[in-house]
Amino acid sequence: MTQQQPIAVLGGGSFGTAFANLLAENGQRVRQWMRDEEQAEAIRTRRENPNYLKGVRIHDGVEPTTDLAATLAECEMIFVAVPSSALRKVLDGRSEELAGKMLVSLTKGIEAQSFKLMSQVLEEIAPKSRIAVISGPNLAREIAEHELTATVVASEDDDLCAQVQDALHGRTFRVYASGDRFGVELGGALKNVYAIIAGMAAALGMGENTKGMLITRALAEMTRFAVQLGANPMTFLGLAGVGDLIVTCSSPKSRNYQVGFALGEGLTLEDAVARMGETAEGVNTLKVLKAKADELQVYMPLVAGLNAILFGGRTLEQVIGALMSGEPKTDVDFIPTTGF
Ligand SMILES: NC(=O)C1=CN([C@@H]2O[C@H](COP(=O)(O)OP(=O)(O)OC[C@H]3O[C@@H](n4cnc5c(N)ncnc54)[C@H](OP(=O)(O)O)[C@@H]3O)[C@@H](O)[C@H]2O)C=CC1
Ligand SMILES: O=C(CO)COP(=O)(O)O
Repeated sequence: MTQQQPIAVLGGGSFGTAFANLLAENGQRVRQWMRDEEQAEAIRTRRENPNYLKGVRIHDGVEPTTDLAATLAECEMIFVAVPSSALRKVLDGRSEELAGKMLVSLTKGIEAQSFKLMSQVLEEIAPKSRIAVISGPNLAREIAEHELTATVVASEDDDLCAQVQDALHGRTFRVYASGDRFGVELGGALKNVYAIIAGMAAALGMGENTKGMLITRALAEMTRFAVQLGANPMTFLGLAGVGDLIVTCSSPKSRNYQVGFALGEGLTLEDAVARMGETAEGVNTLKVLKAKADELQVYMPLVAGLNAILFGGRTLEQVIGALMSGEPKTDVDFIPTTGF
């Protein structure tokens, strides 16, 4: 009998660790690649990640490694969980090693200069691979602690979606499929910006009405932007849109929310990011999103407001005043009535 082929997870952070465990709990052999040998050795000997998801036991089926070439050679299915700022650096120049492999991006960000989503970057780096993305309301610690969780795998390649579903489905984790890779991935990247705003509002003691308004108007804004880029607005009503928006804008476990909360307490952006100490993709996404919205002339008052606070010297009070006194608008104006 041939031995089952291992699955790779690239990234030694919170999400890579949560996914490596999830796969191993499903009986998969897992190679978790990380850049730091000390970290890998600590996981090998103590069965705990010393830097991320502290207190979570790492399953015996997870083998930490720092040998990227060997990992890519050995595995056909590869989950990518490094921050968007690092993804291209990690995999660039490995086109031939990745040919024919199944690449699944877990990364929720947008490349700064190109405005490319991570699966588009993967397509560029590895044009002969099969590509999918995973996105949804998926806080790493909750996955690792077996809270009931659902996500979306999206790809034009139905067979790839089915293989990913098969690898990940388990007692506490359910995977829905979608053919709208662009919409699913865009939803995951955009919501991080609104989580920063929600964190700020929470620090200021926002009421429940305020939270409802914020999340719903965020959904309107991100969908309006996505439609302008040609995405299907219906995707934003699913787990990777409204689902992820709700969880990230409501939970102090979200790192983007934590950065926002610290800003609301009066910390500078640098201090807020440093205090949190993990990846908060929303800060970079805000910059590229604001520039793109200006270029496409999409009305995004929440994005413009946060940008004015973080990079334009405006106070939160000034921005709230401007948002509340804006001209009257229609409620659901962001879903075209034809064409989808
Ligand atoms: N955490 C979560 O709940 C979720 C995260 N995601 C997404 O997953 C992606 C990864 O986030 P997450 O794991 O949480 O982030 P973390 O901050 O927890 O970890 C980041 C990891 O990436 C590694 N890394 C950073 N730069 C490089 C590099 N140049 N080369 C190799 N490795 C590098 C870090 O290594 P080192 O420790 O050595 O610095 C660390 O292992 C993000 O896009 C995030 O939005 C998506 C859904 C949920
Ligand atoms: O994407 C996430 C939940 O779905 C995690 O959000 P944070 O990166 O803000 O922690």
